[in-house]
Parts: sequence; C-alpha cells; structure tokens
Amino acid sequence: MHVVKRVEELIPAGVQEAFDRLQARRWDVARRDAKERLARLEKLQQLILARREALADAIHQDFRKPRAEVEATEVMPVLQELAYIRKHLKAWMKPRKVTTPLMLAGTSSHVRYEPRGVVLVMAPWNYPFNLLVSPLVAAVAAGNTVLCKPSEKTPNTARFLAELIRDAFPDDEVALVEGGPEVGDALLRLPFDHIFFTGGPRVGRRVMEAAAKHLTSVTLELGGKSPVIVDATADVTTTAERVVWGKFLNAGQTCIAPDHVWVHASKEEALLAAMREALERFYGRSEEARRASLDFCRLVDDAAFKRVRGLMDRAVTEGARVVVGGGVDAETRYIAPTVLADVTPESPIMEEEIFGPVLPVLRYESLDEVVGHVRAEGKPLALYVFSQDEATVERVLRETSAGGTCINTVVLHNANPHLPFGGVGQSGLGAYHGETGFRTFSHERAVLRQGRTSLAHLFFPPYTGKAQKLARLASRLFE
Ligand SMILES: NC(=O)c1ccc[n+]([C@@H]2O[C@H](COP(=O)([O-])OP(=O)(O)OC[C@H]3O[C@@H](n4cnc5c(N)ncnc54)[C@H](O)[C@@H]3O)[C@@H](O)[C@H]2O)c1
Repeated sequence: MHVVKRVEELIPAGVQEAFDRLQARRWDVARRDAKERLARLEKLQQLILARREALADAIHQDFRKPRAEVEATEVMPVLQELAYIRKHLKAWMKPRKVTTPLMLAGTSSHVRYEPRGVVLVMAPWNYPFNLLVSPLVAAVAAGNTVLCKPSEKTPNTARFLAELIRDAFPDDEVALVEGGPEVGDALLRLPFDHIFFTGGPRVGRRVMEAAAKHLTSVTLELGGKSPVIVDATADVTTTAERVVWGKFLNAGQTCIAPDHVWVHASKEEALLAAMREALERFYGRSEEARRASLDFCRLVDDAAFKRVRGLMDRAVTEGARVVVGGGVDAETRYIAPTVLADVTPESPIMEEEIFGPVLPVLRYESLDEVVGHVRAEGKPLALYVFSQDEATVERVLRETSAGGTCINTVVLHNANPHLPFGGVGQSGLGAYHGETGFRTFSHERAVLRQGRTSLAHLFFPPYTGKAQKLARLASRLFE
C-alpha cells in the first residue's frame, strides 16, 4: 500500500528544531545595528584566518584543489566581501529618503531596509567554502538568521564549515545542516522568508516550485554554457592564455568557466596553437607532466568523471579533433586538460554545460552567425568577448543577453564587489556581492508619513463631482 507521509514526517527532527530556533530569534537579530552585526562577522573572519590551512587541507582532500587556488578563489573573495561590508554596511542600512510628488504635498517618504527574516543558503560543491560563506555574510549583514546547507559531494569541507559556523555563531542565529538531496528536499518544505540557492538548473527549478508553496522569495544562482567569442581583431596570445586559465581553473568545474569558444575562421589555427602553448606552459609539456601537476584538480566524483568523459568521447567519435589532452584516469578521476577543434553546434558536447576540463572550439565566418548561435543557446551566466574592435564589442553586448560579461578577459567580473553577480533567464534569478548582496537579503519597505497638512480629504466620499474634476485637473500634470 502506498503511504502518503504528512509534511511533519518528511522533515528530520534536527532540521525542524534548527529552523524553529532561528525563527524564534529572528526579531531580536533583526533589531541589531551595524556595529553589532559587524561584531558577529568579525568573529567569523578571525576564525577563517586562524583556520585557513585546515580549510585548504579539507578542500584538497575533496578534489585535490591546489592551495593557491583555495587562497585565490575561496578565501580571498570571502575576505574581500567581509572588508567591503565592514566599510559600507552603516551607509547601506540608512533609510533612503525619496522625493514627494505635488499631489502628496504634506507627506514625506523613505525606504527602510529590513531583514527578510529566516533565510536558507543552499550551496553547491564546486567552490564549497566561498559559495556558502559569501551569501551567508551578506545575509548576516542584512540582519537575518540563516540556515546553511553545504553540498554532500565535498564532505571534508562540509565538516570544516559545520565547525566554523558552530564556533562563530550562536545556533539560534546561524545554523548548518549537512546532508544530500533528501535533507535539501526537507529544507525546501520549511516556510523560509528567502531561499538563496546556488547549483544546477534542475535543482533550481525544484527550489522555485517548493518556494511557491509558501510564496517564499528566491535567488537562484544557476549554471549553463558560457560562450567565448574571439573575433578577427583579437590578440591571439593573450586571448589563449586567459581563456585557458579561466577554463582549467578548478578543472573546468566553475559556473562561469568558458564553456566553449567561437573563433573567427581567420584566427582559428593561430588560436588553437596558442592555446596548446599556454596549456603546456601552465600544466606541463607532456601528458605525464600534466597528470603529475599539483596545479590541476580532479573531477569531484565518479558520476562527474563518467559524464565529462562521455561528452568528450562522443564529441571525438563524431568528428572532433583533439588538439591537446584527451587522456583520462578513472581511478583518480583525472581528465586531462583538453582542447577540441572541429566541433559543430550539432555535436553532443554542445547540448549541456560541460563543467569539466574539456574546451570545444567552434569556428564562425560572420558575427551574425555567432550571435544567432549564442541567442539560440539561451541566456548564459557569462559571455566573454575578445576583440580590439569597439563596434564588435558593442554589437555583442547589444544583441545578446547574459548574467555578466568580460571583455578581453574571463571570469574576473566575479571578483569586483562593485558589480552585481548573477544570472538571467535559465542561468539564474537575482544577484549578490557587495551592496547587491545586502539588498538581496533585505526587504525594501516603503514608508510614507502624513504631516499636518493633507490634500487627501479633497478625495474623500461622497463624490460630488469635485473629486473627479480635481483628479482630471491633476492628471494634466502627467500629460
Ligand atoms: N551561478 C553560480 O554562482 C554558480 C556557482 C557554482 C555552481 N553553479 C552551478 O552549480 C552546478 C554544480 O553544482 P552542484 O552539482 O553542487 O549542483 P546541484 O544543483 O546538484 O546541488 C546544489 C545543492 O542542492 C542540493 N540538492 C541536490 N538535489 C536536491 C534536491 N532534489 N532537492 C533539494 N536539494 C538538492 C545539493 O545537496 C547541493 O547542496 C553547475 O550547474 C554550476 O554551473 C552556479
């Protein structure tokens, strides 16, 4: 017999209790001024600084991420975010006065930034520290209580995070629950005030469906295929090294990694040769040297290894040429940094986000053609354009849509806290970083105060015709 469980039975006791504690404390936490909020974040920062070696060990154990990459892509962005918040939080929290239209003479208005309440931060595994702690600090800065869930695919980092959060915050202000999809599913049944989710579009859709039940607002930081366009005027050497760096960082397991490259036919062979050169300079001149390189990560699990290997093998079977790479080692989940040429839009590797160290290069003849392809692929999280021609750059910006764009480089827009970071359409909804993060975790409350004099009584019933005449007169102001 099929047994339908009640909602309460689907939520593990520990999870429900953690939520209830955060719920009970939310109004006290919401009242805090900037100084008190910053004191909490200060403690977190001290613990991060004291434990950065342990963090590097944990992430290394999870997928052999090099220490230098842990510093540059996990620790530094979080410290930068904390420093930026420290500098600006007081100003961000200030109510913002707005002007008063003539019709409302006698009133004054302002916008207050109030915390959303109890928020859920669900993180992916690929930058397991940064992508949990960055939204967390924005949420705390905005005065929320927070429940976090790291990914089960990076268990060492999840354990590190659990201890860090436990030591940095009282458990009725910030809590962390570990677990996989079942725990994620249970969390999504709770009536949070906001859900901040980073992960794939499949689970993102599930988050939005679950949020609809409680009319919970969501921020979705998703993924997709981020293209690179290299036109005929681009500098081939610098283009190659920047694209190769951004692609093979984290072994291609980066949401804003260049997924594939569209290169103008006149530059194709030169670009491929320069990419090969850059890749060998970065990771080693031979396949053995690259396999032994300490600067190159592994795929996170067997499923990821099988999926990326399958994509690469099918592309080659269907006619792609291996320019460099192509090797694999299932035991260590190693896929060589690989560049593929002669790939076409119909190739299976163009069907889904690659999320691994394989870079297909496609050639194009006209900008119209490549713009058409990019539009057909949906709105990506990032789109990169390499060109010395301002008109080309402007056309690409005007005729396509993407979460973010870098011109003549890749990935770095993510590192500027003055820029909002987020997707559009299938690549996400909402944004964070810096002030945008504070606003994301705040509700903009509209406040209007009536002074002594008021024109409103002119519109009170009974309507003698005077009110209508006045409204008509007033509407002339807008003609
Ligand atoms: N936009 C961004 O900032 C950004 C950053 C990093 C990664 N990503 C994207 O994330 C994806 C890779 O990360 P991933 O594999 O960890 O993503 P994922 O969607 O599989 O998992 C993300 C989180 O959701 C949880 N989860 C999984 N299944 C669930 C379910 N059925 N119900 C509830 N929760 C569930 C996981 O445990 C994890 O905590 C890629 O698509 C990548 O592009 C986006």
